[in-house]
Amino acid sequence: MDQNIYLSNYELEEAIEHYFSKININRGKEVIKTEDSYGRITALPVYSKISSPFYNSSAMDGIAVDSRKTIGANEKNHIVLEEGKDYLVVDTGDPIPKEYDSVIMVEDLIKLDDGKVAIYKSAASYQNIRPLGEDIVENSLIVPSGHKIRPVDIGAILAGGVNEIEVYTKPIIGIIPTGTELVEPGVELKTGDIIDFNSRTFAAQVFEYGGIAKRYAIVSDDYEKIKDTVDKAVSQCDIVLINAGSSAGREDYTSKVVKELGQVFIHGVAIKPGKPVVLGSIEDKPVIGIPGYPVSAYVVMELFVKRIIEKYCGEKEKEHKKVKAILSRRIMSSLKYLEFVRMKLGKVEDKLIGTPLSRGAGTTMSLVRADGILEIPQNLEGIEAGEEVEISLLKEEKDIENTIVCIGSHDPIIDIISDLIHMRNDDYYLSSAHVGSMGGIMALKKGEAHIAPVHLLDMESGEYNIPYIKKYLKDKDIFLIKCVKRIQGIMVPKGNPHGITSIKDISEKNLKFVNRQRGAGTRLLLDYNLKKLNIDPSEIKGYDREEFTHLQVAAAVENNDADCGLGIYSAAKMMGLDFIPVANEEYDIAIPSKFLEKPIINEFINLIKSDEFKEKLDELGGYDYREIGEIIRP
Ligand SMILES: Nc1nc2c(c(=O)[nH]1)N[C@H]1C(S)=C(S)[C@@H](COP(=O)(O)OP(=O)(O)OC[C@H]3O[C@@H](n4cnc5c(N)ncnc54)[C@H](O)[C@@H]3O)O[C@H]1N2
Ligand code: MOO
Repeated sequence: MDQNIYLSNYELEEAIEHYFSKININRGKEVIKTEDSYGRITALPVYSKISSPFYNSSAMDGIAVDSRKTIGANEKNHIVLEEGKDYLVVDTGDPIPKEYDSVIMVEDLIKLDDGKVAIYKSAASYQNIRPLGEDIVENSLIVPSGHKIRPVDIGAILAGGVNEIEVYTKPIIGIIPTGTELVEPGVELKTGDIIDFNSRTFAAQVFEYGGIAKRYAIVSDDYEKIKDTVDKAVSQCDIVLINAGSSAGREDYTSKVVKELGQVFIHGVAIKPGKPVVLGSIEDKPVIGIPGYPVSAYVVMELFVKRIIEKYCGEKEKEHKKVKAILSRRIMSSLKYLEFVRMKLGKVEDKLIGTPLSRGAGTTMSLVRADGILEIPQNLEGIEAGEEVEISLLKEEKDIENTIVCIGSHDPIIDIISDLIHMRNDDYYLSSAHVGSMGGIMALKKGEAHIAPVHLLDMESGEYNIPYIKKYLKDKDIFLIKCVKRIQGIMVPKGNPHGITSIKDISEKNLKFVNRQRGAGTRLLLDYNLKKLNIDPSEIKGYDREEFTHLQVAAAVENNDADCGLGIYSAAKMMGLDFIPVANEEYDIAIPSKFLEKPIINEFINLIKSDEFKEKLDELGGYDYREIGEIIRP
């Protein structure tokens, strides 16, 4: 096996310093039309060539006069002026001839016959006149060098008579996706295929950072082909990004190719994700090997590529705004890396609460859903729940404040509410964390959520939700917003190949089951039924395999990874599965009374009671919404 397993472990700051000391940023300059310069960075200061206004001009509609001829005019003593002799009719912007020094507004004139007018107050010298250079004086500085052109700058530069300006060129960034398993978006997928979405994400990031993206076609894992494409890209671009093939696998060629064509300064930085980044150069141009996993790739783009592009464009580094938040869950971390954790944020009363999202380097959704990024320094083994942490924001702070923090059991209807609430009022958002019903109860207990969707069956009474609220939240004033009754059942592949009719069959037929995580209401429902049937969990194959949502369970069954799983009807329907009903359960929303008065919660309640929402429930199927929106005190 030919594997390059000897990666370095540079600390991030050290890696940045070392790499930037090795590469040259050969910034180009170009002259472009001022009118096309929005967002560009000036390479030289821009001085005006002419004054603006270019001549003394009238600021009002009226008449231009010699102010001396108006002295003494008052209410009792009108002065009569004659057109051609004493005044000239002017409109706003008209030039003022040398013999006049003042403008009287048309409203202040008394019209007489024969082109004569009377005035009843004297005019001051230069009243209602915009003197030459009032705005911009010839040869004055309009914007300095290194300035990012805004729309208002374009106006001022053109007014100053400058039609072309010198700006830094945008660097061209070559993007090479590598991997035999990669396919273009849109093709029919077979097992083993990976849609090349990274190169498209990179292209958008390059645009965001101020560069021009040039995407190359997918290159298979073939050393010579990768080498040829990199060689071509280096001749056509200012910076080259090679995606995937950065780590230690048999077909990970990035660092070898860069080494053969140029130099590798660093292969391996102590960051997670993003560790196997390759930092090199070919023909004096930066060439970076970006790890294949999308989150690793994002981190490397933000830490290295963004900095290089900004240096090329002459732009100052843009920092994300930072906020302090309370960590809702303990996070463990390795002493080997500086770790970047994607975080969901929410403001519950006056506390900003941060909850870590999935930490896998392959979870693009953790980036889609993230409100911010938490950095765990290399010298920490983790951070405890309740500690204050600093988070770099990826969103506007006000959007986070206008967000309902929903923690608890997942149902596809929560995604629909999240979409609709923002459609109905574009100031409002709902963010949900799927931690199971008990997780929701605990979040309310700790004051970390506004609402908790729950479906908890009490083993003794057979009653839903209320016994749990009474037991776990007795010191809080909690209400229940009634939501839906939904059908839970066994999800099986289309045609029910194992002929399952009840939960008993799962153990009797020794079928492969997929379970929900501890604390999930669906898992409690299974346990309740197993207990009733006197079946020990150890008799269920796959009892310990946990998924976090109904859709994940349905996907496992659809993919034949499991023969069956317990979940709701709508998830089975979405995945085209068959469904054997087991129970009708109550899925409700627990909410502390103090939040019921909040306008955003009012909107939430109106939404779930609306016909629009009920139509969506009908489309999903398996929901009874007769009590929806009713508020009860347990
Ligand atoms: N034995 C070891 N294995 C791995 C190590 C290691 O140190 N030792 N490092 C792991 C880490 S950390 C990372 S990060 C990845 C880096 O992988 P590569 O850069 O070598 O990339 P591939 O293996 O080719 O692909 C991995 C993965 O990335 C996704 N991918 C790749 N290209 C694209 C694309 N164009 N669009 C979307 N997604 C893409 C895909 O899921 C691939 O499976 O290596 C670990 N392994
Ligand atoms: O560095 Mo990898 O990016 O940890 O997953």
